[in-house]
Amino acid sequence: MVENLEKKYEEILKWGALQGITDTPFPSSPSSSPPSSSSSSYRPDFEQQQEQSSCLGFSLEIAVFSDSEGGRGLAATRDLKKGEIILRVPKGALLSVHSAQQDKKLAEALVSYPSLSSTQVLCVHLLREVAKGRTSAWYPYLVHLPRLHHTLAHYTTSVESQALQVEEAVWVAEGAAETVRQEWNEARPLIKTLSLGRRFDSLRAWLWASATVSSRTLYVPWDKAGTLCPIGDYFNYACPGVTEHDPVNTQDLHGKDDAEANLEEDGDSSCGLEFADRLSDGGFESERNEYCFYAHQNYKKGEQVLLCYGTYTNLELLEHYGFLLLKNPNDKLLFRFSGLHELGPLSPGGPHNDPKNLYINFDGHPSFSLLAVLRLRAAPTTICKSHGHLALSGLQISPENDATAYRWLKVECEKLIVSFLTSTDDDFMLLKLLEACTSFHQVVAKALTICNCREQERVRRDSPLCATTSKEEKFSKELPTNVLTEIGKFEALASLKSNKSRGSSSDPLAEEAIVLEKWKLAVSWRLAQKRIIERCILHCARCLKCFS
Ligand SMILES: C[S@@+](CC[C@H](N)C(=O)[O-])C[C@H]1O[C@@H](n2cnc3c(N)ncnc32)[C@H](O)[C@@H]1O
Repeated sequence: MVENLEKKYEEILKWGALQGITDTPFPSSPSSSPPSSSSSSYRPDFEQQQEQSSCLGFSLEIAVFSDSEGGRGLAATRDLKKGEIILRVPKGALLSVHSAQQDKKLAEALVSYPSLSSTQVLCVHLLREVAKGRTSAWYPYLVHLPRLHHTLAHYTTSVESQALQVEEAVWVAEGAAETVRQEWNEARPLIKTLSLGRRFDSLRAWLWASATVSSRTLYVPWDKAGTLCPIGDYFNYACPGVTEHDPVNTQDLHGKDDAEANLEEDGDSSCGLEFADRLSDGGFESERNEYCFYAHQNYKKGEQVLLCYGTYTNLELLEHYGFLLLKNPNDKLLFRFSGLHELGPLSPGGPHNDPKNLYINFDGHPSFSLLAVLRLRAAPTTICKSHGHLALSGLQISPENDATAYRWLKVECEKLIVSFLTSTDDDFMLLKLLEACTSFHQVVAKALTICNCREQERVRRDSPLCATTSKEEKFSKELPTNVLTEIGKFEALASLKSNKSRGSSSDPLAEEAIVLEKWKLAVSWRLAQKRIIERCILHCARCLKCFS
């Protein structure tokens, strides 16, 4: 760990050691090979870690990675083998509804609020511990919790939720914001009873607590809300089934991606990812009374050690964790083509189509159910009766039938992709612009620069956004009206928020930065959706070529 990180986390590492948190093997198991650099002096046991005043160092250390890799996380301090124990957190260190019950005042107050969900109880418990300040048993852990979150519940204005551009996603964002507000209203009487003070009674504080719980809790068998797990919640996310956390290929979102190239060249749609059986990274082990984490793959010393939180689409990641993955094989586009009946009727005895099963996969292929429905609808009724079972088993009814189905899907995707307020190229350009900015002042200045690019050759040479690669050349011409309108709306929102914050304790620049981050995430999300549509068009074209 670099020295300043060591200093910054000194207190929590020491506190962790006192709690019995350790990254050493189970006491009874044959000891793992010690780190080669200090093998003679190394005793990988709890006692030694207490002496060393650090709960980490044997297998893991706190490290800071790039934002796209999750920022702060845990790195391997030695080569780690798939399946080996890498962290143990005793139950006593966990912050959960169990520890809430051990807080006498909170437990007594809770009796009067039996209808609160365990997630609400955990949020109140967290706020109460923060309000206690240094006297909280978790103080060293709490001071290092992130202050800002970008989960969908934070998309509280229509400008922010509409930036997602897909109706279902806008609903999810609006629903998330509404649910948090409702949960806050229900929990307020309890917060008042506990006299946490005005700061902790605000919607802002509740949003923070709720996002902290949503983005950091780990599964426990005894409670639906899960548990906050100090140090264990420093692991960043890895997609299940992706054996290598291969460097994120920004081409995927920012340009023509390798999936498309694969489809064009040889029809391989694996997107360069390797898939494996899902592995369990850990869980609460009742017999040991501790949360245990295992390496889900081999890691080299210095590499980030990741944890699989579950299988999520990008919308779900955004909703619960406030981030998304550029390359997420679990991402999908919900199928929402209204003209499905035009393809043909579905016979009365046909499959029951749960709309949730009708989607286009990350690689652009229609889901099993969607393909079955398309094949059945594309078949004449008589053929459907005699051969419908083939479609229901995932098989082709006939090449002609498949050609009709894929032709229809291709046309619908082509209509869909042009129906968005902004194109993929617009989103790509906007994202590039936003990534180059840390304030709205910069966003506007850079946008103006781009607009004036053609006239002002001097500015053109100086501006990184007007660089000379052929792809960027294409985007440096002019900003489309819809993008300019969006910039205007977000700028107005940011200045409204920062003006509002001037009268309060919050920092106007931080307010702006939050709006900017949420906007970036929304643009990334919608761009990823459009890329799926583009892959689907390519996939259909390739299939049609086979039938011709
Ligand atoms: C359980 S915490 C992980 C540790 C966190 N980075 C920290 O500093 O405390 C989960 C949060 O980390 C971030 N995160 C985790 N995995 C990520 C990833 N693969 N890419 C981007 N952000 C990630 C998200 O903000 C998420 O809500």
